[in-house]
Amino acid sequence: MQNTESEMKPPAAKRPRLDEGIVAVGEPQTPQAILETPQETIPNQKAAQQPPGAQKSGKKSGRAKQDVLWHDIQEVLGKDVVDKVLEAGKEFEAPFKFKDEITVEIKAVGSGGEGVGVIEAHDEGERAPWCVIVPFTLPGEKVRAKVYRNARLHSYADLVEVVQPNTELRDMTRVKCQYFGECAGCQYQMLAYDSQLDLKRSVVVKAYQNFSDLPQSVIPSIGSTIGSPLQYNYRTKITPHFDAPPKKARAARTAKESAETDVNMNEETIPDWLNIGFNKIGTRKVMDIEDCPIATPVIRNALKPAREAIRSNIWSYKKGVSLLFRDSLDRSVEIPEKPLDSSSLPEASSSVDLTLSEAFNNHVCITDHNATVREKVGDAGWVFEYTAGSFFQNNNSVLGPLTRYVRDAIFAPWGGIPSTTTDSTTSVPSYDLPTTGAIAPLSEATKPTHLVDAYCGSGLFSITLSPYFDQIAGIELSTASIASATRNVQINHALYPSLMPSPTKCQFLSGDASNIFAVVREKTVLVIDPPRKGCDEKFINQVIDWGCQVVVYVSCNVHTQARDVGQLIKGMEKKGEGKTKYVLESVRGFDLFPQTAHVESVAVLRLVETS
Ligand SMILES: C[S@@+](CC[C@H](N)C(=O)[O-])C[C@H]1O[C@@H](n2cnc3c(N)ncnc32)[C@H](O)[C@@H]1O
Repeated sequence: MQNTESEMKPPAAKRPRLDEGIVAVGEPQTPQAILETPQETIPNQKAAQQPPGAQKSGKKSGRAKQDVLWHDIQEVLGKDVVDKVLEAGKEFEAPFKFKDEITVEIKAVGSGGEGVGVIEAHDEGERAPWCVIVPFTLPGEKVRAKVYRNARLHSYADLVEVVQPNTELRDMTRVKCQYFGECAGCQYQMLAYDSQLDLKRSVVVKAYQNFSDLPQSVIPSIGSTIGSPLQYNYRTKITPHFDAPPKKARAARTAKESAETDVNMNEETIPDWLNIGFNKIGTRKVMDIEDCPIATPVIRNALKPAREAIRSNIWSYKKGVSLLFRDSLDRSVEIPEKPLDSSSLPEASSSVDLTLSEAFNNHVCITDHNATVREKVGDAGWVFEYTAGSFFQNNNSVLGPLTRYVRDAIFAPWGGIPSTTTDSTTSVPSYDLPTTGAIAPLSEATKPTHLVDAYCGSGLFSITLSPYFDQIAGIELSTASIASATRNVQINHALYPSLMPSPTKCQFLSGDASNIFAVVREKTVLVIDPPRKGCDEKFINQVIDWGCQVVVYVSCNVHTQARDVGQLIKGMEKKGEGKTKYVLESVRGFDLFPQTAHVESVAVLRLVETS
């Protein structure tokens, strides 16, 4: 049976899956990821990285996911086998048709978190080996799955039953969410946390192997993934959504019903089409979700009344809506504009500050995109305010370790942070610092003094790293975030005058990241934290021309990071003409999204003289 992808698609109106055969693979399906659809592609650095003759999906994000999945497929089937199938032109000869129920053995977990199973070649080699992508499955498991789409050398299938579980890895008593296995948000709740971190490390390893275009000799051994202090109740932002009433339901309402503004609904009268929640895995169909255990308690508590309010008002919605729930500290107490005196830190005991201290411990849920959110970060308690609808990292519990790691990685070759620093959070790190051996201890005189924070958002890295630099320049496209960053410097100066004695040392500029390079280059560290699509070529070329001392690249998409890091290293090698080059000192995953397949990655590049 030879089914092409198009033959298998049910009519568009009934199509149960996304259009391009690239559903839910290679992409972290956090609630955020579902709604904030990434638009990146990973350009072809080597011909082999693209599925040869790949079908044009017409969607950049789809191609990026396909690129990543294609590597997983090649790894599981073996490159020789894949090449043979391609040579024979059999890569579309799917052994299944739509809704076939099959049994398959899972060989690996792909970079998107789904199990990659293999149907071995049969009919004496007439039929090529074939991969089957099944979410919520683990290596070594035998599963029954229902095929819903065929693509090049692989099919997508829904999990029906785990026939033979991998009992070393799978333990369903770990699952804390009633929607796990259907909701697209989490992939890994059945795993021990250490196993989740191991899987994420292997995603980072593969990303550098497959997308950096660098020889293995220059890729450092990838450190273990640094875990999140909170593994549930950590998500400070969720964006559930719902569709407006369908035309048919609207038309069926009586005149009396239409005249009523409020609708009283109980469990029996809620219509089938009214679902408020997240997408069902691999579909655009909204699931009704009453609770999300990875969200913070204040968000979880806010969900129920918000859902009730929507139900009672549902007929007023003409379009679907994406809701916003943000965890914020109570802002009813203003932070003073200027430092009061040396004992006026929030932890101090004057009556005014006690109130502020209380506000700093009181969490509220913000649902207005234009409202201001307040968060405290790390042991130092840096305070950040930002507009609810703009970017801020979504796991507060890991921001202290993340920003400390960046700091310690920058200063490791000098034996640690500057001794003059008045930062009280210099605890011994719980991670190993770079171990490539490529970096000899450096002299004090060469210690960096300037920081450039590209894609700075509301100033997370600029402000948390400010005690260690003389001058800091941040740049960011969003004017709202730049206004927040500027205010955040003032706030932290007022709260922590000894940590942030001179607010003028931080300057923020609204604009494209490529416009930052007018500042001093020597003794400068560049932090890059771009969106999922990574940096554009113009930016990369300017970093190479500029050639600063250290580059720390933080990314929520390790695949585009690996591509950009490869370009930086190769570009600098060319420009340095054998005299200077960037050494990739360390790469390490950070777990900002426990229970999901998503991994944040931090890469450190250092400029070294080669002669
Ligand atoms: C992943 S966020 C990082 C923000 C910040 N570093 C943080 O951790 O909070 C990426 C930021 O890049 C900004 N951005 C996107 N494209 C940009 C560009 N071309 N130039 C400057 N900033 C950009 C976005 O507005 C967003 O705030």
